[in-house]
Amino acid sequence: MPIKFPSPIRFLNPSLPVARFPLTNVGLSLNTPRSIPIFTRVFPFKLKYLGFASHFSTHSFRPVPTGSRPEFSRRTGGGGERGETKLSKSLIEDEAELSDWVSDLRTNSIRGRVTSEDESDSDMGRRYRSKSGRGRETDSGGNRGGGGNRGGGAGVLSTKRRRESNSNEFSEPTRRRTESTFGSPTRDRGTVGLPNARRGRRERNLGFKRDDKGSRGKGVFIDDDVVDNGEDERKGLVQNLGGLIIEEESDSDDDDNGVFEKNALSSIGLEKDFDVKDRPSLSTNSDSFMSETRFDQCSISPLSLKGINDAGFEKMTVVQAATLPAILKDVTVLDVEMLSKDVLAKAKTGTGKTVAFLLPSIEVVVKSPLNRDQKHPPILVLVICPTRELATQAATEAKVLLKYHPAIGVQVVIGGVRIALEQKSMQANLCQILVATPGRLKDHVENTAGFATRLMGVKVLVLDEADRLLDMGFRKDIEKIIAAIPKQRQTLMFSATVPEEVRQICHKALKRDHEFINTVQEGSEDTHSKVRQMHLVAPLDKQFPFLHAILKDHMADDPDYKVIVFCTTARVTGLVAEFLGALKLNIREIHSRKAQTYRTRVSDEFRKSKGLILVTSDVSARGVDYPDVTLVLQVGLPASREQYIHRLGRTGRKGKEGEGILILAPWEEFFLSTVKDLPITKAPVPSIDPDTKKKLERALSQVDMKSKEAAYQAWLGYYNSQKKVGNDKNRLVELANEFSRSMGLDTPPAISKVVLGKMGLRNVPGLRSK
Ligand SMILES: Nc1ncnc2c1ncn2[C@@H]1O[C@H](COP(=O)(O)OP(=O)(O)OP(=O)(O)O)[C@@H](O)[C@H]1O
Repeated sequence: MPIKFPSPIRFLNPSLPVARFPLTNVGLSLNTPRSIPIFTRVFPFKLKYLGFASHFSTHSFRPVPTGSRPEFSRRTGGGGERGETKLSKSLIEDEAELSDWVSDLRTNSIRGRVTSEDESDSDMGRRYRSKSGRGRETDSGGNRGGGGNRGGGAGVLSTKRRRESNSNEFSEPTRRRTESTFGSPTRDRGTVGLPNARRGRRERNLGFKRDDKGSRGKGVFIDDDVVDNGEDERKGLVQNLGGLIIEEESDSDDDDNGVFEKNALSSIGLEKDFDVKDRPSLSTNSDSFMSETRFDQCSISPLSLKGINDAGFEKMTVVQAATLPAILKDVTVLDVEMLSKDVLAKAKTGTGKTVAFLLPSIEVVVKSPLNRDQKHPPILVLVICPTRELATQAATEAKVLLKYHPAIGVQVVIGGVRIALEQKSMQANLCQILVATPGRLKDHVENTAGFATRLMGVKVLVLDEADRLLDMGFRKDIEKIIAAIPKQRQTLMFSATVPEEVRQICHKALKRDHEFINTVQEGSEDTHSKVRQMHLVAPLDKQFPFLHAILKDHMADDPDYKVIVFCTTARVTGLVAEFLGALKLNIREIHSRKAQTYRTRVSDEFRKSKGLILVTSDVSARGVDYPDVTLVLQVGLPASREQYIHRLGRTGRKGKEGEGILILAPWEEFFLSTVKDLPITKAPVPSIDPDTKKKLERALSQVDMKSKEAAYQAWLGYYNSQKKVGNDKNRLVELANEFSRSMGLDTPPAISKVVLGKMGLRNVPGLRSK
């Protein structure tokens, strides 16, 4: 018989680690709420950790009196107020769309709002569709200017990587999600990576100088095609398994930072004052993100464990080990009011945050009663992601974990898919877990019959890439969505970046007594030390040649190259892709101007491939898990410090090595001050020989005039919205025309008066209007 106690009852010191065991293991009733096996308090699971002593800290957040600082540990690299280049508003690239937009505004059919590329699913697109009947969406994208073909000299930028040096951190025979999901045997390329000697050789070979100039822009409306929903549905109702044995909420009344911190540390076998220096056997490498804790040491249902096992995951990553105990704390308590505290978690890119929030969410579903007769069966877990790619990826990962839970279904709702198909799918299939992008989700709240009722079942809300979702581009949608779900819920927010502003407004989603679990070691950077970061400052007319030189060198260096080139806007992405394509490089492009079917296909292809260059806008900046990316190139001003970190995070995932190069124009150099805490060194300046220069000029001349015109306008739009550049309109136009020349144009393209008016650029000297 389980002993029942009124909760909360504290038996032991709350700082003790908490152990829970599947109910089946101890033969207790599945349906007994608040059964408290005292034994589990006394025999906590054993946790050992390798070297991440102070790798994370946990803090309770308390409301901050106006004018004072929030109670979070302040760390270098924390983002905070550094981000002078805040995420910008997106602007209109396409005049036809602008005209529609303006007339829509006149008819009051939409709100005028500016977004950035990864908001491809934000509500503006929906408004368009519903009002004008066209499948338009805003997408932030960015364009950036590439250079012309006026470089000189010879030589190549040799960009060798020393990747994957200790991929064993992620225990490779572990079958990886990408393999099981996409059937792509993404073989790791040798754990040794390139030895330092290679890098040395690279640097010797470079023969670059440092110098510079560049630019770029952004803002868009898109016409994404409507596509079929490729959801693979889970059918067949199976008995929902009951829960696990629960602990009482030992620290339910502890909102003392010290206690939380101690609990979190001790729960993974670390004490607050643990010092790796005292244990030489433990790694002091801040990139050691694998923990020694096995999943079966945590209170996870047996069927979830089977799924985890099949996915090839044996041990938890640090962020999983740090957050799971906190999130799962009271997951066996069926009374939703007793759910654990909300959690805001920060962990570096590519360290397993998705599983960290999916797994406990699944456990909540496992423990919830299954009612098959309901007309509108409740959605229990709502996961919100800022991009379609990310939402799809998270749902795919959920399906992997749910392999042995046939009674639990996950559905995705994202822009670019016919809403009717999603409605049908949610109606016909199990949907306890819903993964969504904000705009489309709001669309369903407003337009799908019975959906609002289903949302009232939400017990867990997850905001993936939380800082992005809480910034201005999404905040209104998120607020509306939050208003549509129960207040009594558990909210989990995850990101690799948690800037100060987000901490200050996170109470919009989180309860005030939430825990902040930061797995980024105090004093360590937000980026991985195994990812080598460089910047190259180059004038706009040199940027195309330099980009080409860097790519050529990297390709020569590694036949298994896999490169992502980030551009500022969708239109500039298209331009750069066309230019590199004309040079016969193996290019793919993803941005909001591409149909969703195409985006999905290219994304899958890139995931599986080697020897490929993906030219993309910020739709690929966050969360997307492409294995073995060898180099990330960022051309032009990143929208923010955070965006720089997330883009860079596409390489060096799972403890592997990688390389990142940021190309800036001299007048964009101010950005470096926002990332001055990151180890970004100067890249050698490539030299371009006269033959190559001619070849590049030829390639540029092959780029469609329409692409150049669109890129020019998008460039203007992007930089116009960047305070530091856009404030001086005369200067802005001078730079735009420099960008135009870098594309090989003698005269800048004319822009419609409507668009110029919208941008506030009418009558600025140097612009041509039509
Ligand atoms: N415990 C684990 N053991 C081995 N691999 C894991 C484990 N957990 C997650 N992974 C794998 O690690 C990779 C990175 O995970 P994920 O994409 O969740 O990282 P992330 O921290 O969310 O990154 P980002 O900040 O870029 O969104 C994925 O391929 C995932 O399947």
